[in-house]
Amino acid sequence: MTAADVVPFARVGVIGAGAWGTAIALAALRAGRETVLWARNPDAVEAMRRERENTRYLPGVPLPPTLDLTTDLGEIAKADAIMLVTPAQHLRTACAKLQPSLRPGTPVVLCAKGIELSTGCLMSEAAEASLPASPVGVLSGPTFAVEVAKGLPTAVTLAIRDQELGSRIVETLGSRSFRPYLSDDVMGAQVGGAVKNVLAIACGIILGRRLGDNARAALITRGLAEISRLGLALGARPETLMGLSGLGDLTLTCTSLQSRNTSLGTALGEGRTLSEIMGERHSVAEGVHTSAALGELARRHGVEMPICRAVDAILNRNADIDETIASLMARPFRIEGR
Ligand SMILES: NC(=O)C1=CN([C@@H]2O[C@H](COP(=O)(O)OP(=O)(O)OC[C@H]3O[C@@H](n4cnc5c(N)ncnc54)[C@H](O)[C@@H]3O)[C@@H](O)[C@H]2O)C=CC1
Ligand SMILES: O=C(CO)COP(=O)(O)O
Repeated sequence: MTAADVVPFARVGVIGAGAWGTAIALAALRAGRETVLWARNPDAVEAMRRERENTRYLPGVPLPPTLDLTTDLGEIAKADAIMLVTPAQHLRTACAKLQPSLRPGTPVVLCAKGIELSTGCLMSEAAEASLPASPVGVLSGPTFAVEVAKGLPTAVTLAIRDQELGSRIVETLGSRSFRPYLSDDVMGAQVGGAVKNVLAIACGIILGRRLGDNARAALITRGLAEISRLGLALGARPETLMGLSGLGDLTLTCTSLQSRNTSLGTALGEGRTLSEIMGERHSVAEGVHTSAALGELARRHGVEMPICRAVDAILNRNADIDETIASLMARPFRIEGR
């Protein structure tokens, strides 16, 4: 089958009107699809209809009149393909609310990056349990929402088991500015995106503490080793972990203060407390929850993740930053590659 034979889906439904949901809706519109964006808050939908802008989560990017907006999940369920873009901790609830009106077979593409704190589930595990009649895919990669929303060049991994269906989703979302690479490694496509948020907080701490560029490069590299160990234990393929959703996203997030996780880490490194930082933000920083979920998941799979464990200790168990960094550096010397 050639690309010319692949028929894109006509109508895309997007659940979650934060920065990323709004950007994905704009990418789908740019690819030529009818697109409907769901927000749970009627006032937010009203404001977006009136102002043709998502002033709270994606200010400065116009929303074209062709973008439909709704608070009715029934409208989303009528779409041919659904993008699920709530924060990771709310994904299961969103699936449960969508499920009664969803037609069997409608593909659901998960765009959140995280691990469910209450269960240790990856996003696909949570969604598949709640939506047993829907093929579930994952979209992940190096993608700051505002850049996608503005149409700047971006590439992502789109992973789904059914490759024919995957090709249709690629055609549905792909455009001259948004380039999805198809994969069947659903597990692999999620691990990098979830863990990099924790590592980005660590990189931010290093920036905030002014520990230098060497330290950041070391952290990114040893962080990639942690992603790889966990990913392989969960059944991911190495090339996925080295691809857009793994190394690609790790590099982007850990090297830019545009990242909410990196900037949160920087503020921590500068001496602010987590509650002060969280109190000033309305946007999600997924690494906070994922760091807490990772400890148990890594333990269950017998995987060592010392950097992620250190971030969890700083964020969730009040560990002192300088002592934690000192104890990471004081570990026994190791052979590289193990
Ligand atoms: N912003 C970005 O550049 C990117 C974000 N992501 C991921 O996408 C997911 C969503 O992130 P953003 O849109 O950036 O977050 P955001 O902080 O911009 O917005 C969060 C959205 O979730 C909604 N929300 C909160 N609780 C909810 C609930 N219980 N049910 C339904 N909706 C709820 C909020 O109303 C808001 O619309 C996260 O997992 C994030 O890691 C992935 C790639 C890029
Ligand atoms: O996932 C992202 C880029 O790929 C966005 O990262 P932050 O959530 O840290 O802003």
